[in-house]
Amino acid sequence: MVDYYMPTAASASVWFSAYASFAGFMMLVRSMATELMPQPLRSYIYSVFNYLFAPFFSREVTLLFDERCGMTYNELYEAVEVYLRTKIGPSVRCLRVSKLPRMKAIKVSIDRDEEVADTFDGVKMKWCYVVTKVEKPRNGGTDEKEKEKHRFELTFHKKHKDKVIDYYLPYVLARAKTLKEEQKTLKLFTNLDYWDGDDDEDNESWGSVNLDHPCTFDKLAMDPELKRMIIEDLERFVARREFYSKVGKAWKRGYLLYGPPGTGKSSLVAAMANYLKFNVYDLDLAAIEGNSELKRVMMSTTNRSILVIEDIDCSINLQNRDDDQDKSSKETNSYKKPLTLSGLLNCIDGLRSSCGDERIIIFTTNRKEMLDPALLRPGRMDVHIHMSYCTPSGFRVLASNYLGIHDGEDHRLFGEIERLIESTEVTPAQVAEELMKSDDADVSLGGLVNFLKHNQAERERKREEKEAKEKKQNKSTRFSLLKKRLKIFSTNA
Ligand SMILES: Nc1ncnc2c1ncn2[C@@H]1O[C@H](COP(=O)(O)OP(=O)(O)OP(=O)(O)O)[C@@H](O)[C@H]1O
Ligand SMILES: [Mg+2]
Repeated sequence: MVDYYMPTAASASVWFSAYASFAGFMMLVRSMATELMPQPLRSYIYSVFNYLFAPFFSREVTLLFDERCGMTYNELYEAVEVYLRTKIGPSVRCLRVSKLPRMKAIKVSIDRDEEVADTFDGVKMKWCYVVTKVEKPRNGGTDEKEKEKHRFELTFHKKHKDKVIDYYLPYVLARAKTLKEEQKTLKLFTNLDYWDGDDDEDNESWGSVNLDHPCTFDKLAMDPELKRMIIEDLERFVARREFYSKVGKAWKRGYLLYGPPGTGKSSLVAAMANYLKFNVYDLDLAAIEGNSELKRVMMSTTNRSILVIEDIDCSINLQNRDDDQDKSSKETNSYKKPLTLSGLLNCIDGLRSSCGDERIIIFTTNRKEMLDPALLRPGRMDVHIHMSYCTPSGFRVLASNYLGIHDGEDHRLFGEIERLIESTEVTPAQVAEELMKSDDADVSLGGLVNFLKHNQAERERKREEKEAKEKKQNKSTRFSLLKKRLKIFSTNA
């Protein structure tokens, strides 16, 4: 007869205490012996011990963030990489430093096996960057990247597991997003034929350069109320992802900027791009050969971008839509259809309603009255912004930009300049040009006063000339009428 050993609660506890004492002893041996061993052997022994005994003794848990989840990129891995760059402390001994040709900043990240400490809401954590060799690389391992597996490990006390997963990791994701936005190098894409900037590898329709336009909203000379309204409109737009999907509208917004040359339309586009951190696609319609090319070029723009068509009234001779139809029907046999207004309108509507999110479309024009009503119809351009001549408040902004005379400060010529600005029409560009002539505020403001007086006198002279011309015209009309009447009268007599 065979006696089977049936474990009871008491015997299990005896076995467990025996195992625990043995493991405790081994851990002690490990910590003493390994001090004398070379590093690779020490790492190996550590991993064996950790595998066998750590689960019973360690109060820590480790989360692994692999670079890839199967074939796709792990969003969390990328976020951790960006986030940890801001957490590198003095204990880190080895750092990787790089700078790609198009990037502004130098990228510093931790090297393999380096550790970075972090604290979140009182929870102490330890990050480690680990690189391991892949035994069977994909595609035969020709690519260096395929031969290695990259991962971040996050270790902390077990009892904080929920807090870390529910609060800390979303915080890391959000922080990384903000950091990436801050470090983003904005791009200006253009579709010019003779472009000699960089070609975009992924996009043959557009060439690009870094958008280094320094204009920001606080540097813009325009009505403060209008400026506030534009900023609020942009903020509302980017925050309304759910709203747009709820009402079934594409997440796009159209702006029409109109006003005389030099009032800051292009500067406003740059300020919007810098504010939102959106790339700019500057579409030159003159370089587009037909409706289908326009469609292709427009569709190859990316999300979170601004598409600009400058001087829409004169960049191309867009006929009205009836003409378009005539022309298109006449040219159906030709192999390319010309660019037409209806083609442009279709593309804009297509871009607005098709896939792609967070897109802004901006038209600029000096002569809004010359635009086809179809371009102005409600729903096509959501906001119409009038960029006007310089105002006294606009002048204050320019004085601060160019001469460093900030809000609250004054100059003896300010009063006179403001009166002159109110009674004449000068653009912010003209004022800026005068203010740039000297670093000495007395000299440049004095020059501006002369310029404004001259401008005012010119304006007065033109007004008088016009009045005199009108008077003369009225006189000759009255005289010819009188002559006509006299003729009738003498014939009747
Ligand atoms: N509102 C403004 N605020 C600050 N600077 C301005 C403003 N308007 C014009 N400027 C200055 O004048 C220059 C030309 O302005 P900008 O190109 O933005 O005008 P625009 O309205 O686009 O002119 P155009 O109709 O000729 O394209 C800018 O580089 C800037 O220095
Ligand atoms: Mg412009």
